Formats: sequence, C-alpha cells, structure tokens
Amino acid sequence: MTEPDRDHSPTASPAPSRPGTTIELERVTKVYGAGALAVQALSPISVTLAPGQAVSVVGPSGCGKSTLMRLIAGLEAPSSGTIRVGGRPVAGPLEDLGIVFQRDLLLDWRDVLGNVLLPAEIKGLAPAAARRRAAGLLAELGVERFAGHYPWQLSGGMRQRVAIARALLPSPTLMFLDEPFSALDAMTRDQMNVLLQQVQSAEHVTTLLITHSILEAVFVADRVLVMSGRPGTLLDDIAVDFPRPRRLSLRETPEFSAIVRRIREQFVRTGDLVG
Ligand SMILES: Nc1ncnc2c1ncn2[C@@H]1O[C@H](COP(=O)(O)OP(=O)(O)OP(=O)(O)O)[C@@H](O)[C@H]1O
Repeated sequence: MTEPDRDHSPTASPAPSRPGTTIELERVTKVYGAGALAVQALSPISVTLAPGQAVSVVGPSGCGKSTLMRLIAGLEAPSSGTIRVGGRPVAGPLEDLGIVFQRDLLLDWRDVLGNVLLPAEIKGLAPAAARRRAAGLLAELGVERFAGHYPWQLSGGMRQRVAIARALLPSPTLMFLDEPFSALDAMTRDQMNVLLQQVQSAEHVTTLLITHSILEAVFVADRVLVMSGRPGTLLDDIAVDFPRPRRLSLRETPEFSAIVRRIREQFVRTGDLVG
C-alpha cells in the first residue's frame, strides 16, 4: 500500500502546553552478567537533556544505544551512577513516556483508532477527550483516513505512524524511539524523518531517537550524541540548530554535510567505519 500523500501540518492538533522533561545522567555505567561472562555495555556517561529537546543517539552496532535508552526508561537499572528524570531519580519504569520500537507491536485485532486508544484504556483516561486527541494525532501523522483499517491493511510506514500516534496519545513529556524506521525502505524512511521532526516540534516532547543512520540522526535532532564502540561512551555531543520545519533539501546543504562528516570522521578514527 502506498503512503498517503498530504501536507502534514504540525498544527493539525493542538500542542500540549507542558514543556518536556529534563533527563540527567551522572557517570552511568552498565555491566551485564558477572565474572568471566561479564559484558561492559556502557562506560561512564554523563549528559543532561533539556526539556523539549530532540536528541539522537548514533553509534556502531552493540555500543549500548538501546541499553542507554532502557536505563533512562527505567526498564533496567544502571550498574553505577544516577539517572534523574524531571529531577527525580529513576526507580522503575517511567509512566510519562511513549516508546516506539523497530517492530510496531500494533494489535492486529484492533483497528487503527482502537490501537491508538489503547493507552487511554490502560491509563483510564476520559474516553471523549482521548478520542479527540487520537483523531488529532492521526491527522497530524497523515493517517486519519485509515482510522477504521486494521494494521495488516497498512504499509510499514503507515504502521509506524500509528505506533507514534499511540505513543503520544497520553501527551507524555518523553518519547523514546529505538530504530523506529530501520525496517522501512529508503523513501519511506525519508518521509518519516520529515514527519517525526514536525510532530516532535508540535508536541514539544523531549525525544530520544536511537539510530544507526547518521543522516537521520542529524536531520531529526536538535542535538546528536555520538557513541563509541562497546563499551559505549560519548565521543561527541553536537548541537544541530537548523530551523524547523525542516525539508529533505536541508541534507544537500554544506552546513548539514559538515555535521555528517564530523560524525563519520569520529567513527573512522575509532575504526568503526572504513574511511
Ligand atoms: N540483557 C543482556 N544481557 C547480556 N548482554 C546484553 C544484554 N543486553 C545487551 N547486552 C550486550 O550489551 C551490549 C550493548 O547492547 P545494546 O543492545 O544496548 O547495543 P546497541 O548499540 O543498541 O546495538 P544495536 O545497534 O546492534 O541494536 C551488546 O554487547 C549486547 O550484547
């Protein structure tokens, strides 16, 4: 099925008035297992993400990107160091968080609207307001015409749009995306990059995007964290202040290319990329 062709207005549904949430990491490490079988996934990482900031994390396979995300989300505990979200130490799974994975995990027996409304049912949100919010998000993501379709009737890109709408339904202040577009074809992925930065701006949600794609990392984010190979630590922290909304033609500019080159050069230096 082809992607719907429409103008994705970032103002299609009202942005929440709350700002995103601050994330602070102080000398966070993670070791899996013990003794001879121990795997040091993360070396000490210290970083602070500002409310509403869109941050990409890019790094070689196995460097601990997903581990970092799971630690911040409270799905696993760090081996040492502290993580604070909204000023409070993370002590368990965060509630005020929408997560999008590479596999969309949509329920095949629920239509699109039913999938998007799932968090409202789980959290006991007011049904009428939840339906209004769902309709606004589906419009913002360009899939409102598919509200009554089932996931198996949608393309991969449309399924991920629905997964993003579902993650954002309760208006979380945090959204984490772990390789959300890596299973999509190149053109759909480009389109999803444009859409994601529009939605992120409209929703003012503090966003963490885990990706292998340097182009995607730079295009979508206000800031790119570059990680070294395992044990992962921060090699670089780059501000990306191109105005929004961004168009794909941004990728052709010398300024964009300079940031991409800077990141590539780090990986060539560490031997994670052939120069
Ligand atoms: N539950 C676990 N038990 C043991 N080792 C683990 C566990 N989870 C991750 N690891 C190891 O920790 C390291 C980092 O894994 P992680 O999945 O965070 O990396 P990643 O950068 O997200 O990788 P990829 O880009 O390939 O998805 C890897 O060596 C992995 O094998």
